Amino acid sequence: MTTLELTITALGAGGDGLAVTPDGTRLFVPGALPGERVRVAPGARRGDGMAAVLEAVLDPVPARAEPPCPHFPRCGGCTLQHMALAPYAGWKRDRLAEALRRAGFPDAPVAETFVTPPQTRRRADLAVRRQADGSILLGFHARGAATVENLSTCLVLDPALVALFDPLRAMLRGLQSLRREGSAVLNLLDTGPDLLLRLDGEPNAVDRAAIAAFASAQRLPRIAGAPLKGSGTENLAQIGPVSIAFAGVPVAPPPGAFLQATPQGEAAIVAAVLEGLPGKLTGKARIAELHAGLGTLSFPLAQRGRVAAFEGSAEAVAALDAAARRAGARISATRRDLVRQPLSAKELEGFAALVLDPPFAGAADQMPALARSSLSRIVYVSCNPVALSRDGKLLQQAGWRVAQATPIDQFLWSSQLEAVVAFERPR
Ligand SMILES: C[S@@+](CC[C@H](N)C(=O)[O-])C[C@H]1O[C@@H](n2cnc3c(N)ncnc32)[C@H](O)[C@@H]1O
Repeated sequence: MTTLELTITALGAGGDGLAVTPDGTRLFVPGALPGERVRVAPGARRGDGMAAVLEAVLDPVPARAEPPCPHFPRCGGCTLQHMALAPYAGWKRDRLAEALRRAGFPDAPVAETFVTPPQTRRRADLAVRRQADGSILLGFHARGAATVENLSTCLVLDPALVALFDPLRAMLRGLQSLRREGSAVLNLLDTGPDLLLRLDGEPNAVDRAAIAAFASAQRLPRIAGAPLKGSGTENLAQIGPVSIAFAGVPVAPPPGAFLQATPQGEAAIVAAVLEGLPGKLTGKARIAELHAGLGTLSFPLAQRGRVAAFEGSAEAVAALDAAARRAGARISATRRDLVRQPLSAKELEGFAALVLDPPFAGAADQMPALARSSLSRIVYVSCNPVALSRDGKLLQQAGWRVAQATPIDQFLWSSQLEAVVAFERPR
């Protein structure tokens, strides 16, 4: 194969080094950093250029760091362990500034990136695969390959979850209902790890007994099961209550529920959301909250005003509503599919502020009503800079401006970027 020597000019959105060949082809080079002179072997075509394999870094830059994890770079969980933290955080900040520039806000004030520490991630969706000899692979999907990286350790996950890898593999090996593929969704709650097993077979009585014994031995309050493809969960073992507190209010989450990825990231998001609210809110102020989930933001918001929370998942709304009622929190929780039935500008009248935290696809269907509403503050929590650009553009065209933008790195050493952006409409 022909090799090329090139200089990397930038980092792409996925964290690959970018270079341009003499004939103008864009090359994506995993493991290479901007400014580095590298030798690469061009590989397969991809949509907007060509993938390349890094053969040698001829001239490394000071931003290069020694990757700390033995599973790097095979494991698909991390893509940027070869980059020192300061330039890595700067790159994420630049990406948020660029997303806002594309939305029409070239001068948006963008704060420094909040980077979560290692060993703090409390949520993982691990792939499970049975091999021909019956043994089990458990880990994240390997990068750019159809295999599973069998993890012995993980430097991003909380050690309480890592400690379950070996016993979980041993238990899964004995399950007849794990034929070839499955997944293990782990949520570290205040009450301990909560496990949702997705299996490609139906658990029989022997499997159920083994799962219950595992819950007791590992002190997991609950293990739920679900089909690998399809919906519907059932409790396979429950030996104690499950709960996680938001602003001090305990909520009982359904199996596999969405949680912010790290407690530190959650605290940074909550702080930025509260800072994004109007300064002078009376206790009677009404705050609309879209995509409320279990109430991660609802409970802190309820300390600033009366919250009307909307969420699409029936299980999440039920958990939020029950917790709010028990605690006497000022939250009304309503199930609503905000894609099929966005809130109208009329329904938004009378709210002092609106907070939205949409899924990866963003909030395209909701934005037109927000842009033309009588609201003067919108705080947008984003996990996708592309969707944020698109959605923010509508606000820009309707005369809104960015009051504050905070990049938050909850997925350490990955290319994912979260952000809290406070928009205001000048009066
Ligand atoms: C990024 S999570 C945020 C949850 C919550 N704000 C938190 O911080 O934990 C996005 C939420 O949007 C909800 N969601 C997804 N699609 C939806 C839709 N079409 N209508 C309403 N909610 C939706 C999900 O169920 C999930 O709870």
